Amino acid sequence: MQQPIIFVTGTDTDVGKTFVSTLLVYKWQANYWKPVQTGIESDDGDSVTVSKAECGLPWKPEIYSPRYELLKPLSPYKAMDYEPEVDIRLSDFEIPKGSDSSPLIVEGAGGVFVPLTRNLETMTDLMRKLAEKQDRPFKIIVVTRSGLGTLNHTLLTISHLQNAGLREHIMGVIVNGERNPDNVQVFKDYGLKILAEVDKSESAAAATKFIPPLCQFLK
Ligand SMILES: C[C@@H]1NC(=O)N[C@@H]1CCCCCC(=O)O
Repeated sequence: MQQPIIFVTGTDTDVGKTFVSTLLVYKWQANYWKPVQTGIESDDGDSVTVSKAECGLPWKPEIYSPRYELLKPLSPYKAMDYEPEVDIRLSDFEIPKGSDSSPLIVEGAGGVFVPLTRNLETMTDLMRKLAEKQDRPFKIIVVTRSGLGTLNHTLLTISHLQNAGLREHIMGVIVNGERNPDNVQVFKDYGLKILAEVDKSESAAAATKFIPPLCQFLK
């Protein structure tokens, strides 16, 4: 079977995409790629965070370097104002060569409508571009917060992905934070698939237990 590409997006920045990506890397014995990283003047970046994680699980992921790294902790579109020599284009992004022997976790920057290129293409356009070019299965996971405010953010995000032609690629939602069964029930009422509920305060090794095996989703 071809190894899938799983794009991890979220309802916002700081909802736990990197935490969830780390869990998926270890749970599914996957490699990791962050195509665009911003904010490296003040932060090591998510690739370093994932590479430093030790889940106590026998897996050593390959961490592929970002295609673009920008200094300012802003959307890629706005961060380019401070580095005029950088010109992000959708055509610059290629799935890393040699990454096809394992699943690949691809982590976005911010949420689905984050502006990426000078002509206002967004993270969703990047997902669509990567999905179109693949012969590998391409799946999208939306990381959401568990608490108040998440219904609006999550339903908007899913609706946007569906309207952008990515409906068939949406694998489901991973809910991060203190358990909130009422919100999870509302997601289900709207037909969303809940892949896992994890809590950012748990250790990564413990939290991987809540995530089912990948094969369950790829039948
Ligand atoms: C600084 C962080 N670095 C990164 O790679 N993602 C964050 C940036 C998210 C941009 C969110 C823009 C917005 O939605 O307002």
